[in-house]
Amino acid sequence: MSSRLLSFVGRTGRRRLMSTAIKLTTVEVNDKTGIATLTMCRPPVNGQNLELLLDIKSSINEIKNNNSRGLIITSASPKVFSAGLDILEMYKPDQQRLRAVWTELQNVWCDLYGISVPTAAAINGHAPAGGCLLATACEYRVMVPNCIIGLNETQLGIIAPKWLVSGYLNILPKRVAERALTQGRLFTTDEALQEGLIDEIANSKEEAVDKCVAFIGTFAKVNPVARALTKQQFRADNLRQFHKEREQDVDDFLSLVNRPEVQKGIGIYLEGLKKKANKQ
Ligand SMILES: CC/C=C\C/C=C\CCC/C=C/CC(=O)SCCNC(=O)CCNC(=O)[C@H](O)C(C)(C)COP(=O)(O)OP(=O)(O)OC[C@H]1O[C@@H](n2cnc3c(N)ncnc32)[C@H](O)[C@@H]1OP(=O)(O)O
Repeated sequence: MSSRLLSFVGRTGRRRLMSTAIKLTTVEVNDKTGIATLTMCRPPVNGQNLELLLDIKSSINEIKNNNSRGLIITSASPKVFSAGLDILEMYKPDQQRLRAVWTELQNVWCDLYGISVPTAAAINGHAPAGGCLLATACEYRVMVPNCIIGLNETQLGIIAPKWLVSGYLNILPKRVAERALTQGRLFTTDEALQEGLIDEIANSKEEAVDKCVAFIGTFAKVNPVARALTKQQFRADNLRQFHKEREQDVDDFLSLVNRPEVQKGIGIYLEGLKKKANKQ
């Protein structure tokens, strides 16, 4: 939950500031299907800052505890599923906050990857880097046309840690994953379908959600405990490895981001994003 200062003029005519709690995710459970939809709502691009990550984590936990039959993750933004980590969190960072951001990204990944109910991503817009991470942590992906998805870290001069890559490796043949990662390739929707990075294309967010519901429905007659244990069997090795390395991974991330040449690169990258946005 993030707090925002709202400004309003009170009865005395004085401007007052009021702090309100704003949730950056919503969870809606469909009464008929029992499926929960987790929607990210941090305009304009669902940049994963500390508050959004904390809210995603708490929404996943809410879904874990409310007996939902499945989880669909999507975005309230019309063009972007998630632009990945909020780059502002990495630029001239406060060290404690940066540590918390990476720890929460890890938490979100392992909670989503490890949840026992069926999961699906309705990818209603672009999903680079951390956006792709969320989608690949799920069991099924449906994406709208003319968007991009992938792990582009090498394009930014950085490497994606093993746990971030493991979702990719669950889905793509090793050969395709290695080439895509070394190239920092962002797949178009059509390419993603062709390579198997997504499972289906839908013409709208609504259709994407419907297709995710249909996927989750395929488990209706499967014993949920047997299903959950089978999923766990497939994912346990990656999770075990992740838990062994997670503390070292935070230290590595901090020392990478704090390197002067990386800070310089992030500054240039941010500038480029802003220039592109201003041209549009
Ligand atoms: C650069 C990182 C370098 C080093 C870090 C070191 C170690 C990290 C270890 C590995 C971890 C990686 C995880 C990550 O997720 S890194 C984040 C990578 N994300 C991206 O590269 C995506 C960048 N964004 C885009 O490509 C496009 O915005 C996108 C295709 C998603 C959407 O395009 P669209 O045309 O719809 O929107 P824009 O006009 O581009 O953007 C609108 C405004 O949003 C701002 N923006 C976009 N992305 C981000 C972001 N990730 N963080 C913060 N802000 C972002 C953009 O600047 C525009 O802002 P304004 O100018 O309107 O203020």
